[in-house]
Amino acid sequence: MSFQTDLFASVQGNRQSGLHLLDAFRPRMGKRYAAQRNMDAGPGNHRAVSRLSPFIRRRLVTEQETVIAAVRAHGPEEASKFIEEVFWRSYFKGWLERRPSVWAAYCTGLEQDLAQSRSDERRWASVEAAETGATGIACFDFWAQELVETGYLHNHARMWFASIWIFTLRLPWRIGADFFLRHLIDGDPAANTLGWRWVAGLHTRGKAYEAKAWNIEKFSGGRFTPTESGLASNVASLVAEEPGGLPRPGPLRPVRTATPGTTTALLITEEDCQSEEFDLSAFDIRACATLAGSPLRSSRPVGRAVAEFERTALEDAAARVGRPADALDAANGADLAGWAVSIGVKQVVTPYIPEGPLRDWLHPHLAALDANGIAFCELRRDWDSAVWPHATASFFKVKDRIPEILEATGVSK
Ligand SMILES: Cc1cc2nc3c(=O)[nH]c(=O)nc-3n(C[C@H](O)[C@H](O)[C@H](O)COP(=O)(O)OP(=O)(O)OC[C@H]3O[C@@H](n4cnc5c(N)ncnc54)[C@H](O)[C@@H]3O)c2cc1C
Repeated sequence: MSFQTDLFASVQGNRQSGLHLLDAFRPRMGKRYAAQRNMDAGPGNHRAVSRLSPFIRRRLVTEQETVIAAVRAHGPEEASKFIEEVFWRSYFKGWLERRPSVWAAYCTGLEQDLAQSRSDERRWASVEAAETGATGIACFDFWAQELVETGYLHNHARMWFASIWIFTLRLPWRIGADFFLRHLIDGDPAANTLGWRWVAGLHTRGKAYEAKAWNIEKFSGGRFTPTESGLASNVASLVAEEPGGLPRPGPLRPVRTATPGTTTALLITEEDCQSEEFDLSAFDIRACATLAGSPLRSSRPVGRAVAEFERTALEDAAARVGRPADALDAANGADLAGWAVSIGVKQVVTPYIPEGPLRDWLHPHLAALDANGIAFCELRRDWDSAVWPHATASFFKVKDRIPEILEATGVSK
């Protein structure tokens, strides 16, 4: 099977490419998106959806400018479905920020699942068959290969795939989530973990997502014709695995404010590739570095396209800041504190680093910076500060506030 025709073949990991995609999709953000977004037309034909996720994930294009484009082109009513989908991302980011223990539990649970599955030959053979597209379930096998080869799956395919992985193949959901995170170019600790939890009935507690044969046939445009008997029916959520229920949402993590006039190093990560959007004029910036981190997504190999997209995104982000940047590599022994000490700065400033592998990697490095009297300061976007306080329960709490958030962030002007 070859996916050479996929549209991603022509997409570069830089802002220009993202803006081009945003512009091209602008006319389709209104009624057409609402009517057609659930259709998965297959690789090379994903034209009913924007495919902006690898850019939005790295903020090469922000949620805010995506929503502005939709509102200006179609108005908030006609573009409401598209705007809501963008808000799902902001909601998931905020939800995980307020419950970091869910990310920590995913990480430890995944290592346990991997150890247990590897120790069971038959179980591990099933995992490998699922990941290589050799289960005999034609649609599922196709999506496994599409994911690995293109780094993208349509949202509906992600839902079907996760449901079949969990309920038909009965494989551990965290290994499936890890498979996605390793290969999705847009792979994101919040959207992915919570997307899988949603399918498993762990997010909307007790309500699992069932992949139905008629639904797959209809929304794949007849490309696949699975039988009902080949897929699990009456799926039961995995809530029994988490008898303690969901943790209560905590307050947002306070960020240390950078001091104007102090010698500063600017750090750019794939968590936000538009540092120039922040007002950096008050800081005495002496040096800049990019910090690559995508191999941290998993203890297993991460797709080459993921690291390549990150590499070009970081280069592009540094170029837009207009400074030469040292290239640090978190997966290859980067010494953040040593770098900051070597250039003699008193603070490191970076756009906010949310929950996920890079934040986990940072912990010991923050202690080392601290020990050297160097402050680590984060810049949080107004968008996040407007959405995250409402990400305490279901999406609907955020959805209800969309008009208010658009007003507060100046989008509706
Ligand atoms: C099991 C599972 C895993 C997922 N893993 C990821 C992931 O790792 N990274 C990721 O960005 N999205 C993830 N999603 C959400 C969604 O599938 C993708 O964001 C979407 O398919 C990206 O394609 P697009 O840009 O063409 O989307 P469009 O339909 O054009 O939507 C526009 C933007 O809205 C956001 N968005 C849309 N749908 C969702 C959603 N359900 N949840 C969160 N944000 C959304 C994305 O930023 C997307 O780029 C996952 C969904 C599921 C069910």
